[in-house]
Parts: sequence; C-alpha cells; structure tokens
Amino acid sequence: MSATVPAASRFRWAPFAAGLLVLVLAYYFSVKRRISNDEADVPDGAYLALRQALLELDNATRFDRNTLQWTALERKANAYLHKLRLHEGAALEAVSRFPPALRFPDAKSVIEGTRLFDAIRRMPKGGSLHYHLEALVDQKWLVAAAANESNCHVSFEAETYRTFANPPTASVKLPRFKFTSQSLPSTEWVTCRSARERHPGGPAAFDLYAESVNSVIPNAYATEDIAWARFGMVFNMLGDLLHYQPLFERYIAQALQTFYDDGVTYLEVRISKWPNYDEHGRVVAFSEVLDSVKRIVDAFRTTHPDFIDLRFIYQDVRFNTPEGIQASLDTVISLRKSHPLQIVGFDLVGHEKATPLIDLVPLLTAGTRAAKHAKVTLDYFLHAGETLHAGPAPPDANLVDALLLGTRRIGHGFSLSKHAGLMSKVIASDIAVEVAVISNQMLGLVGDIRRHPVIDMMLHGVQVVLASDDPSVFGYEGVSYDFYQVYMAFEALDLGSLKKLAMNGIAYSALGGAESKARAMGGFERRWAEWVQELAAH
Ligand SMILES: O=c1[nH]cnc2c1ncn2[C@@H]1O[C@H](CO)[C@@H](O)[C@H]1O
Repeated sequence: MSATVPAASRFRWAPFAAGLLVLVLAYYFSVKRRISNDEADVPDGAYLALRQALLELDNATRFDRNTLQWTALERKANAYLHKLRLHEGAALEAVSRFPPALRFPDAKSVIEGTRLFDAIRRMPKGGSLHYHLEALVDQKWLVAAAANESNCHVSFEAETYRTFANPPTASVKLPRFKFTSQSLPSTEWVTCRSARERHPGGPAAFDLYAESVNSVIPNAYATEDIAWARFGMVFNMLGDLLHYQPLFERYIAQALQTFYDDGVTYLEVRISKWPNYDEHGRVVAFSEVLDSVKRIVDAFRTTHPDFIDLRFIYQDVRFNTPEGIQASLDTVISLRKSHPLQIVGFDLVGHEKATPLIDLVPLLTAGTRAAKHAKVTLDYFLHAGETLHAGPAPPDANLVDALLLGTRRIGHGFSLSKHAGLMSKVIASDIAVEVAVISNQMLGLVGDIRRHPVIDMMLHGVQVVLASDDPSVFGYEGVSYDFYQVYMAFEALDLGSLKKLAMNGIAYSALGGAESKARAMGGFERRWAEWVQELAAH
C-alpha cells in the first residue's frame, strides 16, 4: 500500500470548495430570511445535506483518509475501541484522572489500569522510527544488569552542565561506571557490589537512586531550557554503562524483545559513533559493534520471524564544532559503504537552541555532494521544530532549513502546525513527521496532550509516525503509552487512524526498495487482521 497521495487528488477539492461556498452562502441568506420571518425550525434536509458536504470537505484533508475498507469486522473493532475511550475516558475525567491531562509520571499507572490500554498494548505498531540508542530499555533492568557484572565499578563525580537560562551552568553529582578487573584508585572508585551494599537503604535504594538521577521523571521543569540542561546530562551515565560490550549486547537483545512485545516489528534508532570496550579492556571498534548488533538481530529473527529489522541513523550533537561535524559526515559516508543496511542516514541531535541548522547548511550540503562523489546515498533525517518558539528566528526556522536540505522525515516538528505554508510543503513532498507526545510533555513543550499540535497536523494531512524518543529516561518502555495518549486525547481519531500511524512506520522507513516495504507491510497486515478480529470478538 502506498502512502503517497497523487498530486491530482490533492487539488480536486478546489472547484468543489468554491461550489460549496456559493451553496453555503445562498443557504445562509435563505436561513437568515426565514429566521427573521420567525420560521426557524429543525434543520431541514437541504441543511443536513450541506452539513454533510462541509464535514466531508473538512475530512478530505485528513492524513488517514481511505485507510480502512470498513468491513463489518473493522466496524465492530472500531466500536469496541470507541466505547472504551468514551466510558473509561468519562469515568477518569469525573475523578480528575483523564490521562492526557496528567503529567506522564502520574498518567502512567492510570493508563495501565484501563482496558483500552490492554487493547492498545496488543495492537501491531508496524515500524517506529524515532529513538535514541541510550534510552530504549527500562533503567531498573540496566542498573541491575550492570551491578550484576562482577567487574562493575562506580565513582561519584560532580558534573557541570551548560544551561541556556540563568545561571549559565549548574552541577550535579553523578554516578559514573567502569567495568574492569584492574584495580582502580580506591579513593575514587568502589565496586558496584559494595556501593550497593553500603548505600543507605541497601541495594534496592541504590538502584532507585541510580535510576532517578538518570531520569527526568522526578523533576517538573519550569522551562524548556531547564529541562534540556538536565536532560542532556542523563545520557552521560547511560553511555558509561552501554559502552561495555557484554552489557551492550544484552541491552540490544533486551531492546528488541521489549519493542517486539509491545507490537513493534521494525525500529530506527539514532546512534552516535559508538566504540565499546570488552572485559579485557580491548577497544571494540564501531564497525565491530555494528557487526555484533547484526548478529543479535539475526538471532532474534530466527526466534521471531516476523521481526523485520533494527536500523540506525548516525548522529552527531548539533553543538559539536564544525570540524567535528565534518568528521561525522565523513564517517557516515564510509559507513554507508561498509554497513549500508544498518546505517541509513544522518541527523543532528540535542537542544535546537544550541546551533541553528542555518549555520550548518554549508557543511551539510557539502556532505550531500561528498556522498554523491563517493557513490553512496546519504539521507538526512533531521530534528527540527522541537520548540515552543514560532519563527522566523532559529530554532523554529530549523524547519525551513531541514526542508531545504532535503530531509526525508522531520524529527518532532512540534512547531510545524504554526506554519501553513511549510505544512503544505511537507505534504506535497510526502515527508513524515516523527512525533513523540510524551517526550514533548516531559521536556516542557506541552502540558495537556489535548493541546498537542499533532492533531492539527494529522487533520491537515501531514503524515505522522509515533515514537517514544527516550522512553527509559521518561520511566517507561515501548510506544503503547504514546498511542494510548494520542487516541484518548483526540476523538477525531479512529481505528483507521491507528492503522495509518502504524503503517506509516513502514511506509516512511528507510527500508530499501518497494519490495522489502511490501513484504513488511504484508506481515503487518496479517498481524493487524488478527488484532481486529480479537477486538471485534468483544
Ligand atoms: O528529543 C530529542 N531531541 C534532540 N535530541 C535528543 C532528544 N532526545 C535525546 N536527544 C539527544 O540524543 C543524544 C543521545 O543519543 C543526547 O545528546 C540527547 O540529548
């Protein structure tokens, strides 16, 4: 199934709309005359026909039009989901626990207690395309797995981090980890085992502490800037843990299982240059790390044949030096040669206020040229518009530059709905937007999810894919909570919308060639049919 809308069908509404306007005006004046004649009555047939036409005009732009055939089974399944949303939503609203209105840490257990969540957990999610490597798996699992390694050592270091607010820097004490059998200076380093045992409250308290210090959850941040300052930092400790190859390998396997159990059969994850070290202190080069991931994915597929793949978008931080970003572009071009199926493109991450894309345009266009010269394709999958600001100054204007740079998808695009012209361009260029509603809430961009601009985009016709971005840092796993919050927040969405969101994760993926996309879609359709049947049986 193709997600592309032929150009002709985008414009055929124009004459219809003009005709409709004439009819509406004519009707308006006739109604006005009748009302003034005191003849107001229930709407008559002509009014209802016009009303229907106007509703259809409004629906004609939706991102999910014609997704479903609306078979009897689909209608039943849709009715079941609709009923759950209506009843559970109303009951929770009555006790001020309507999940989209709550901050996610409060919403989480409420969501888990609903039948709608049971249903959505089981929904096949197709592909999910916006993640950061460090934040895929439950932190409790990760900390416990680390502490179980007999050579795990920890030290507590004061970390200073840059903020965009006042004061310009802040600091916090962070646990840092090393895995080695060599002795480390005992004034700074202790084994994880003894740190856990000696921690006030014992090992469980240590794990909770390590989790909380690496999570944005316990804190409510007043501004986007403060949230970002703290957020960027949690990735340091996660990196410490995940650069140890034995732990890294277990982590990748655990991530595959977690997402598979959540209904995701294809994943695209942002990854920076990621050399590891092994239990002998030997450096495991990035290309070997990629080879190890391939082995893990292959093994996973033998036991889970409908799992398609885990692929990476190579990333640098946008606040890196121009030389650093240049080096990353060189690296991604050589990775496109050596690991073309695993490394599918390039992105720049981190708070968009740090370096606006306009400053990096010469570097990125040179990267495109260099790739061509090296005879590889280099796609950009750029974060842009993850901000409350509304242009024309950066960072909102990153949307403009991302489009001019030929981005294949837009990461977040939170500010896109403010720009009708850019939305038209995004629709015409068939670019999908990767939306992560809970992440946006946790980073202070939105409170009540009913105010999230994703609904404006979807109803306007922008193709959206849902992801959870950094779920472990936000205290959860998978992407079902995001699907739940979006479906619960917006009554305009139905079973067809959910299907389109899942299918978009395949249609707009970097899976190569029509054939592999069609195969992935075929597998998805089979799982989908089973789920619909299951829902309809309720
Ligand atoms: O939503 C996001 N927008 C931009 N950058 C992000 C987001 N989530 C995580 N990172 C960044 O990705 C790196 C880890 O892979 C970290 O630098 C983190 O700040």
